[in-house]
This record gives sequence, structure tokens and C-alpha cells, in this order.
Amino acid sequence: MSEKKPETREFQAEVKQVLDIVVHSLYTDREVFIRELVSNASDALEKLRHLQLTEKNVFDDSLEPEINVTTDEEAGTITIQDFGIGMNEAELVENLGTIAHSGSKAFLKAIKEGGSKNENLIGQFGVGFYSAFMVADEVLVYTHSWKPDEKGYCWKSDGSGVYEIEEADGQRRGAKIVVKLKEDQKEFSKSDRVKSVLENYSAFVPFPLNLNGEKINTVGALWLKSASEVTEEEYKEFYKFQANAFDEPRFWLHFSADAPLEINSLLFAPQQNMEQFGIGRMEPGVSLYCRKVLIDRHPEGLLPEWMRFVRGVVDSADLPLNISRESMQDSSIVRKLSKVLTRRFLKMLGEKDKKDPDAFRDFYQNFSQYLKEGVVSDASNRESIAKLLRYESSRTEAGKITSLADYVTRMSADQKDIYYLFGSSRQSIASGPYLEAFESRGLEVLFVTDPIDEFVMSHLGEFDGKKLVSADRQDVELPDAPESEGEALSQEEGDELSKWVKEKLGERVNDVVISKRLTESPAVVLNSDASMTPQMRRMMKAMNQDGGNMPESPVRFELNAKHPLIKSIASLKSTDQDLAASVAEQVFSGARLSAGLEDDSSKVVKGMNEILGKLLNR
Ligand SMILES: Nc1ncnc2c1ncn2[C@@H]1O[C@H](COP(=O)(O)OP(=O)(O)OP(=O)(O)O)[C@@H](O)[C@H]1O
Repeated sequence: MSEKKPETREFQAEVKQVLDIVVHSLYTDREVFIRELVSNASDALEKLRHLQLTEKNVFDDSLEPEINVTTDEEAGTITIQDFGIGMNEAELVENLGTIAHSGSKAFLKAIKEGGSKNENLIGQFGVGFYSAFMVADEVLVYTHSWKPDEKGYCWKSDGSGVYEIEEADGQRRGAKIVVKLKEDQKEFSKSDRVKSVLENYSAFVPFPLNLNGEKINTVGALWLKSASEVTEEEYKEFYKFQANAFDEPRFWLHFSADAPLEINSLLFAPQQNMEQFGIGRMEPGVSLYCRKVLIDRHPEGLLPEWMRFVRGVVDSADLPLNISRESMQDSSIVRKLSKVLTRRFLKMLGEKDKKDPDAFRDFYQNFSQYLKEGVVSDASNRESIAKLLRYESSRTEAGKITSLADYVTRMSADQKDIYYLFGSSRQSIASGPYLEAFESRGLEVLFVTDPIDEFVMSHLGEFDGKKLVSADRQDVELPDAPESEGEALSQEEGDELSKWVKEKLGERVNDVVISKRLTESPAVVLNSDASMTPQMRRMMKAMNQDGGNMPESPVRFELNAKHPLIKSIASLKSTDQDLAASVAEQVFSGARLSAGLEDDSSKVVKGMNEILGKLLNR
């Protein structure tokens, strides 16, 4: 018998919170606990199978890899036993006493943000092992690690604040979870009830699964089948099993090849973007297998970083079984796999857009951040990803998006570049001073509103051989504008006014000229800094801890010689220099504000009030 006394320990605070919610929840779909425990058992067996590739000295080595579920109506229990890797004492503490896994973290975070004990969140995130406490008065875990020199243990808890660990002799390798059911949850000690639950969830458990001695699954690796043999329902169920997900997949790619590499893969785009829940960066979700043996559940470096939202399985018989996390990055086979799979996945997304644009748009709204990250960080796939980028434009209705390729088809023969404008919203871009020059010449402008788009545009540089050009740049060469109504200042008056305004504004401008682009606004400032846009400047300022002492770079200030305000400044400066200078200063402030260069709007208001004061005192 055990030599040590049982030791009582407290759950980590976060676990207590999860347990408190789980135990008291009114969540109705409680049967999910079976799925969670079976999936943990399957994970433990996968880990063992992988370990056995290299480790010869394994405790209880003769055991077959299988999962046994038993029910006992009289005792009111359900037991899930696996012959997997098991846990030693430290692992019991770490794995069951602290909150390590992302599902529970996301759950807790969502609960905190929602400020309520939202029952449905249990179903959305899954709370893993702890879900057993939805139905249990007490949970016991009997376990023996795969390591031969470890002891056996019994872990138990009633889901309140503490658990107990005690040495327990005579354990088999793996884990046996005994769930002592609450009075009103006794249905889960009935064989028929549990059978129907298992049949729903367990079709893809890659190990024999027995209920009270009767085998209930046919072990099959879905990804090795041909696509014509697999039903839509099977794909969906497999996704849920494999990704341990509670949503449905949006799209999937079932792709196999024999040469030059043998690949069998199933990749899924999920419904939910988990990073939107603020849980931080997701782990890579495509597991790597070699002939059905799991090599790594979350392999870093199999697919590019930005594809971390993709779930699924890749199996290649060409991989060396003993490939390690470290050697993965250097493996030329892994690199080839990555290249092929990324290309196919992008192609699949493009095809989805053609077949079902609404579904693609919805995907894009939820997952575009990853594609954009891909454009910035993944040079080898940049051009293919760019084909999937979508923006609103001056030719789309509000809320409708267009691709760069479609933009190109609308370009006239003499338009060389693709134009875009950055702003906080469609409305602010459309009402700003930059668009009019392009509108009056019939040139389409993309509306770019996501801060990361600045980087997307600069990394991409061009699309289909056409340069991507920000429409607020001073060096944009525009064709002549069609003649517009209204009388303009003469060339001489214009030059004189420009010179005078330049003197007044000093070093803040590098040039003041009569504009060829403006039709409606009085004036505009143009970005002359090729290396940094106003938005980037603002972002850098925001990131700079000391409040951002970045020097202002001088801008080009263009005046609309037909605008009444500009014409008035020209005549006013000979009768009331002071007022004319204030008005010019104010027009400059306004133009800077539109350009996103003025962070301090109170300055603009102050200037305005000064002018009003001067006018009233005149
Ligand atoms: N049957 C088991 N055998 C060995 N270890 C187990 C078993 N069940 C759970 N564990 C350990 O306990 C940890 C926590 O389990 P839990 O179900 O809460 O989360 P998880 O399975 O890691 O996360 P997820 O469900 O998101 O994959 C597991 O990561 C694993 O290390």
C-alpha cells in the first residue's frame, strides 16, 4: 500500500474560476464531457505511439493501444481508461491543477469579458478535463506514467477548491478516469446512453474504442481515403474531432498527391477566429503524421506562420519518423510539403470566392488579418496571397469589396498605376481632399482602412506589374483634368500668392504651388516623404513611449486657384496682411488635419477662434 499520506493541494486560482462556473453551470449539453475525456485518452495514446519510436524502455510495454469506457449503473459511475503515456506526480499537479491549455484560457477570458457566466461559452470553447465536473460529484484519476521508475497515483477532487494526490499501487500504464456521477446525471452510467454519445463523437478516434468490452468504432484515417468516399458530414465531424473544435469548418481542402512527394492532407478553415477572442497567438493547428503516426500535433514551421488559423492533418510517408521539432525547420521534405500545401490552400480559397462569393466575403471579414500578415511576412507566397486581398473602392458601393485583379480590369489603357488612399473609414476618405483629383479624371481609388494595410501596400509594391501608389503622394503624375467651371487666379496672381504663403509657413512646407489636382477643396498637403506615410508616422508616434518627438517632415502645400477662399486670401493680403496670414495658416491646419498629420485638433480649433475674433473686431 502507499507509504505516503494523501496530499491535499489547492487548484490554481484560474482553475478554481473555471471549476466554479463549470460546476454551477446550467449548460445543457453536458454529454460533451465524454468527448473531452475520450479525446484526452486518444491524445495520450498518440503521444505514447510517438514516444515508442525512440524509447525502448516503456512501463507495461505489452499493453495494446486502446480506450476502454465502462459504465456501472449500480455504482453510478462512468470510467474512461487508456493505456497512453500516463502522468507522474509532477505532471498531475501541472496538467490537472493549473490551467495550461488554450481552450480553458479562452473560455475564462471570454467569461471575464462578457462579465457573465454565459453557459454557452462552455460549448464554444470546451473546458477539457474540467468538463467532467459538470456531471460529477467526484472525479478520480488513477494513473501510471510510461516511465518505468515512477510510482502509480490516484488524483481526486470534488471540483471545489482542492484536490488530493495519493500514491496508489498496482496501476497499469496510462490513465483511468472514474467519474462519480451526480444524482441527476446518472444517465451517463447507462450503457445505451453512453453508446449513442460515443457513436456521435468517436468515429475518428484513431484507436480501438470499447464500451463495456464491445468495440464501437472502426478505426480509419479519413485523410487517407479518397475524397469521393467521404461525406460532408464526415468532414465536419472530423474537423471537430481533430481540432477539438466546437464550431463547423467553413471550407476544407482534401488533397492527395503521389509524386514528387506522397501527401495526404485535410486542411480546414474554421468558422471562428479564435484570436479575435483576445487569447493571443494561436498555436499552429495542422498536425503532422507519417503513415498515421502522429509526429507533432502543433508543428511550428510546417506551414507559414500566418496560416496558424488553419486546422487539419498532413500525412506524408516520405517523412522520417524520427523527425524532431528542431530538425523540422531544416528538412527539405517539410519545406516542400509547406510549399505545396500553402499553394493549394490559397488556390482553394480563390476557387471558393468564384463559386460562393458571399461565403468567401464572410471568411475574409473574419480572417483577412492572416492574409495581410502573409503578404507582409511570407515573401514566397506574397503574390498569390495578394490575389485574395479585397478592398472597398471609389467604384464599389459602401460595404462591397473588390479584388486587385478586378481593379486592374477596370483600368483604362493609359492608367499605369493602382491608386489607394488610406483613412480611418470609407466616409473619411471619400470626404477628404485627395479623392477629387482622381474622381474628376475617372480614376478608381481603393479605400484602405486597416492599419496593417500600410505595410501590406509597401511590402506588396505592385500587383500584376502595376505599381501600388498612395494617392496622397506629391509625385503622382495625373493626366490633365477636364476644364472645370469658375474663374481662377491668373498665373501671376497664383505664383505671387504661393510665394507669400510659403514665406508665412516657413520650414513646415517644402513647396507651395497652385494645384492641378484640386477641383472642390481649397487646398491639400501632399506627402513628399517616400519612406513614410502620414499613417506610419502616426503609428510610430503612438508606439513611441516618450510621446513621440519625431521631427515633422515638410510637406507640399497645393492651393486651388478657383476656390473662393483662396482667391479671397489673394486679395485680402494687400489690405489686411495679418488676417490673410491667419486664414492661410488655418487652411494649412485643416489640410494637415485631413492628411492625418495633425494629431492635436485643439490647435485647429484655437486657430479658428482667433480668426473669428479678428473678423468680429474688424
Ligand atoms: N488521459 C490522459 N492521459 C495523460 N494525460 C492526460 C490525460 N488527460 C489529460 N491529461 C493531461 O492533462 C492536460 C489537461 O487536459 P485538458 O483536457 O484540460 O486540456 P488539453 O487536452 O491539453 O487541451 P485541449 O483539450 O485544448 O487539447 C493535458 O494536456 C494532458 O497533459
